[in-house]
Amino acid sequence: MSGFSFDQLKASFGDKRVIGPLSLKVNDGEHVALVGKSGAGKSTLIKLLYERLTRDASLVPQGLGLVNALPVFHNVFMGQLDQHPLWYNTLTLLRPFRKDRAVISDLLNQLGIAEKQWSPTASLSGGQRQRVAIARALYRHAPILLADEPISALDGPMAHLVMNALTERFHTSVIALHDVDMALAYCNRIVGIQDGQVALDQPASKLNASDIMTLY
Ligand SMILES: Nc1ncnc2c1ncn2[C@@H]1O[C@H](COP(=O)(O)OP(=O)(O)OP(=O)(O)O)[C@@H](O)[C@H]1O
Repeated sequence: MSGFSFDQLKASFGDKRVIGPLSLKVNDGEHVALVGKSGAGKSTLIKLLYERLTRDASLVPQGLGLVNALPVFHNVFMGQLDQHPLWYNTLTLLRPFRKDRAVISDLLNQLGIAEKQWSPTASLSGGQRQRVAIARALYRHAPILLADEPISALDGPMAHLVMNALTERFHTSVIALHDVDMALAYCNRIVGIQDGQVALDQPASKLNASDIMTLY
């Protein structure tokens, strides 16, 4: 089971309330798109959910959280750092195990960046870096995906490939998306955020793009 329910979600910066208080219940098997204009509070809400779900979540943060000095392989491997003992992680830094190399190579191949496996992450383009963060989340394979604009730097076909991979691999997800058509195509529930509150919460099947545009 990967559903969750939280009450009293709230966040402030200084004396400015930017989220809530709000409640969010996500059922097992739901793919929820968070939509809303810039500054509405989507990223802050994703961070609040991650603080509560911690190890149960695979996170793709908007800032990606990559270690530039390390090769792509090691950035993806970080998705499972907490699942291995220290000696295993230390050895992997020096000489990765064959089984991990094979799994990560498959993921990178699926995302079209197989040839970058041993490249320093700093040398990658924005879209390639975004795919490394996505590979790390896929490799972690936690019960729940939390992703903040995971396709913002990807072209059309790659954006579709990534949304397919994320919604197939994760049973339950919350994904902040500025692309309303992608939200409707890949998610089964749309939650609209406005001024830190839930202003829309409907099954995707009951909405079209113009219904969502009222939030903008
Ligand atoms: N570190 C911070 N310090 C002060 N205010 C912040 C900080 N981070 C976010 N905010 C404010 O909180 C509000 C919500 O920001 P948030 O990043 O959650 O919005 P968003 O909907 O994700 O926007 P975007 O679509 O542009 O990523 C905004 O008004 C923003 O200015």
